[in-house]
Amino acid sequence: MSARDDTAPVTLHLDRVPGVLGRIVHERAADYAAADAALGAARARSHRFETALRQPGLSLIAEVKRASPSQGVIAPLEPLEAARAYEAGGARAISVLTEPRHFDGTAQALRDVVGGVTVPALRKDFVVHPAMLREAAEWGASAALLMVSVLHEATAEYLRMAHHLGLDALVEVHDERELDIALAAGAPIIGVNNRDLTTLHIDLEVSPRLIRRARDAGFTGVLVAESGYRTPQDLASVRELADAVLVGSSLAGSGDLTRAARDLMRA
Ligand SMILES: O=C(O)c1ccccc1NCC(=O)[C@H](O)[C@H](O)COP(=O)(O)O
Repeated sequence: MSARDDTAPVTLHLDRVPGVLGRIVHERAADYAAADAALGAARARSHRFETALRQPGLSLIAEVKRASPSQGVIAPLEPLEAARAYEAGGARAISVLTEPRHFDGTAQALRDVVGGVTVPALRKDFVVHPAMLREAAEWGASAALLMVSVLHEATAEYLRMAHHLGLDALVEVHDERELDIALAAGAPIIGVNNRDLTTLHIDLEVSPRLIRRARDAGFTGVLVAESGYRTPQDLASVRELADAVLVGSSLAGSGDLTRAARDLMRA
């Protein structure tokens, strides 16, 4: 698959992104305004993240999440210790927030997790510049998050860039229009976020609704239900529909990450 290289970044229309999310992506765009957009040489894709999520049963992507706009401070997690605890609790992948202002994330957190666990790691950030994908690959991530609510029509181009760098991409959507963009972009892994990132309101009906729509449209890729899951009962509506679930706050704030991960995923 061809990828652009050594050219200017694709123009994003971040003024269309409202609310909390709009504020965060403007800050991230400023952080990377002077960054080099060159991707460098193509890297082979291992598909480690995708393969981990395709295992039988509902896979857990457990998130190292120390803080968030909805909760404020969640827990002073040491990232590698947290990731190892999640892995011991059965997590098949680890999501690591690298956004510093609202989520208390760091690049070092991702590097530490990559170096210290055997399961693949996702760079969870607000990707608004190709350099953020290049960094994810350099730091050893297996995958990066791409949000349709931020990238809109540039989603396909960012997906091509992620693949050029050897990364899988979790292409995130929250409504029917965004799902259609993800499907048209040819995303192999689609995440449905129950949280409206402009208002922070959570609706656990969003994931089953959009996952059904994706399957009805003939999508055979990986589907991930994201956000707001606290109990095994919460997972009932996606257990037979989704391939994986992405969980942060309820595990991170539990005090016993291994046990919380095991208890949550118990059928
Ligand atoms: O979590 C937030 O408050 C938030 C606010 C603004 C943008 C993104 C945000 N979270 C990103 C996520 O979607 C979650 O970290 C992830 O899906 C896990 O959700 P949860 O289990 O509810 O922590």
